[in-house]
Amino acid sequence: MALGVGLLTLICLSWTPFAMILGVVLPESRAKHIGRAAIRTGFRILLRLLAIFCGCRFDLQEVKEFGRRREPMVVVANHPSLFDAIVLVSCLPNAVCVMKAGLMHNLLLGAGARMARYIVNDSPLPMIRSAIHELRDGACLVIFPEGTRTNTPPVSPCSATAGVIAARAGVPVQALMIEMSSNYLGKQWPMWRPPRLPLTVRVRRGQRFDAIQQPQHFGREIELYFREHLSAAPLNSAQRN
Ligand SMILES: CCCCCCCCCCCCCCCC(=O)OC[C@@H](O)COP(=O)(O)O
Repeated sequence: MALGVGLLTLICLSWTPFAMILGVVLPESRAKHIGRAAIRTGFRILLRLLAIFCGCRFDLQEVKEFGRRREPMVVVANHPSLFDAIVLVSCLPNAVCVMKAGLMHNLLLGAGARMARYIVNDSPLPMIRSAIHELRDGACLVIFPEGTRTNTPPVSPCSATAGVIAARAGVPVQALMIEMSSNYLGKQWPMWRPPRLPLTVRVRRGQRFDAIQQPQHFGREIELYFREHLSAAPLNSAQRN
């Protein structure tokens, strides 16, 4: 897996100089679309390489099929691992992530995320405004309602933000369930500890919430939904293949 981390670093660092320049010289609309397409392509290549060289297996059929529709909507997912955003963004065209502000200053991710106009979650009102703006422009907004990797499997308390944004923008919320064969790169997993191989990552498509009546209660609603549809245990060996 050291090879996998190396590949991620290489892909991100190769894109960073281009993102730094193109993010400034291109008009905003072109920059963000090219930036999002580059991230998607880069991460698709990364997943392919992880599957070939690092013993990873990705079962992403359901999310890929869903991504082909290219509808503006809010996508919410549980957040077991640092892998999650990479996996989702590789399958969803025109994806915009709501992310921790600190990551925007990260050497590997910052320039690419800024060019793609990813949205930071440090102040709620600007975040909601930017998110609605991107949805009206046709984006697929990716939010991890737990706000951080899962502390208490299968899911930690969720915020209502995704529901509030979707209701105000007049778009649905689609739930996705991420399951892994181990808690690799989860909250309690030391960075240096390798996973047991093969490492399987599966994303299932869950409920679509079309009209959210009480957006302020969406945090509790989505938490209960995930709790009901996710197992606290990692994917078992029967499900892995
Ligand atoms: C092809 C070149 C790629 C260039 C870089 C592109 C930048 C992509 C940035 C993806 C960042 C997505 C962030 C997802 C949401 C988020 O911010 O989750 C936080 C967690 O995960 C880690 O938080 P924590 O568990 O608290 O450590």
